[in-house]
Amino acid sequence: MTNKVTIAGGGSGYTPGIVLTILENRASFPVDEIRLYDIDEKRNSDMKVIVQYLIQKNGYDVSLKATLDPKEAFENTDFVFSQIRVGGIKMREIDEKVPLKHGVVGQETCGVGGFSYGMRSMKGFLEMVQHVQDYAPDAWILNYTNPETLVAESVRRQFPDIKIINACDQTIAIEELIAYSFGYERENWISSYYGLNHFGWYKAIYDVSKQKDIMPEVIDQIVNEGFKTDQLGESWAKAFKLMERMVADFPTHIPNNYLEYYLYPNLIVEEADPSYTRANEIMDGRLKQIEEAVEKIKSASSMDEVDYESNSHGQYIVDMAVSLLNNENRRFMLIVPNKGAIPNLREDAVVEVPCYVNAEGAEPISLREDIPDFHKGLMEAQVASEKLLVDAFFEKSYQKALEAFTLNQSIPNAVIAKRVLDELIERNGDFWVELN
Ligand SMILES: NC(=O)c1ccc[n+]([C@@H]2O[C@H](COP(=O)([O-])OP(=O)(O)OC[C@H]3O[C@@H](n4cnc5c(N)ncnc54)[C@H](O)[C@@H]3O)[C@@H](O)[C@H]2O)c1
Ligand SMILES: O=P(O)(O)OC[C@H]1O[C@H](O[C@H]2[C@H](O)[C@@H](O)[C@@H](O)O[C@@H]2CO)[C@H](O)[C@@H](O)[C@@H]1O
Ligand SMILES: [Mn+2]
Repeated sequence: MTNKVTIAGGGSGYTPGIVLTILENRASFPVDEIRLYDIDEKRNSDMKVIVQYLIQKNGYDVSLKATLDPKEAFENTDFVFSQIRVGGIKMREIDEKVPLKHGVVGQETCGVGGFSYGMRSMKGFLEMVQHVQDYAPDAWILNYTNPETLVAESVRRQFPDIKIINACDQTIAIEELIAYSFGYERENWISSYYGLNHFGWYKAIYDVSKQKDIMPEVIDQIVNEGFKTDQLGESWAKAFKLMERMVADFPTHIPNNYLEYYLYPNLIVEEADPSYTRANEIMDGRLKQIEEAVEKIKSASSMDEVDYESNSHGQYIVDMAVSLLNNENRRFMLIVPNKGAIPNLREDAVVEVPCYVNAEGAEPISLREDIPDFHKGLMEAQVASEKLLVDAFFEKSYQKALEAFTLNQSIPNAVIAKRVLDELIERNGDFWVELN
């Protein structure tokens, strides 16, 4: 049986890598139709040019469509791979720069920049899920759209029965960096990890070939040798440098690098350039690359420089689809309702833990014991502040939004919370629900 895949956020620079990965895996994941769905005509048609070129160049037999029409995009589709960025890069710039202006962390998924993005994302994502409900109620949504916890929590409340798996490949990126830095084979690992999205810790990394937990020796190497960051861009190299410090300060576990926004907000703010943030790097990098590739293809010049490849970001989501289709129970780190998976954390938290993926969806693997108070305390405050923001969204409540902002651990006090919230309300306009 062949499948139809709709990529929501078709214009994203991640699309070529995902499409190539799908097509390289066609023996285990047969796909006869790929549809690119977007709300931005230029982004979507530009991406169609690139993807069509890659399909032809590799001689793949698959039909490709790009559309802004939800019916055309979703009707009878089997899988929706979602990667939308509501408000686009221009609004990401605001998420990053407004908090920095007030002296606090400005980041797209963490802190109140993540909340600003989250308020937009919940609105756009729920509209997209409604389209799937209307036109392809049996389709599986495999979601990468950020901020993942907020998006997952809002879907859980509005569409409790929709077939969705929420995934982030940051743990893959961390593991690949560890393996590359210290000479391990990641394929041999069974990792134990718990937390919230972009807010968690490795508990163990069991290496099957060595028959032991290698986490203690990995911690030792991170602290004493440091990561090999030569293959990373400058800002990711910087993030992993700070992660080394985090491991040295708290050497019992390996943290997700994103925790640095909550543990070292002052260092992040001191180092940031409030007039040139990650959004500007993306505009000058990934987004330019798309325009240049389209230009080259259209003018049939320098085609070898149209440089897109399959990658682990695509592989992660394709492997999930295969495990769903064949009921394989493969193991993935996923974002799911807690329901006891972390025993001493509230049941209704949305957590990130290892799960089996089978025909029914994600089945969380429960921890055998409680998590330590340090992690539990940090997580409880984060869960409460994220829940309050989702409450603010559904109840259109300014008060709940202010509480969410005040409780966020990157914010020092209620005065700053209110200042940043008020400016973000103004700058987001209709991208947010109106708060009363
Ligand atoms: N979870 C992860 O590990 C992970 C990894 C990478 C990217 N992401 C997420 O993937 C998404 C895409 O990232 P990007 O940097 O490529 O963004 P991008 O802005 O370059 O591309 C996103 C695309 O989504 C489109 N879009 C916006 N709103 C839409 C809507 N309502 N319906 C359909 N399409 C819409 C835009 O027009 C754009 O073409 C973001 O949410 C990002 O945070 C997640
Ligand atoms: O700043 P960006 O837009 O380049 O990246 C933001 C995303 O960063 C993480 O994703 C990594 C991913 O983990 C890695 O495998 C590879 O695909 O690169 C991505 C970064 O470009 C993060 O997990 C995502 O949630 C962010 O959207
Ligand atoms: Mn992520």
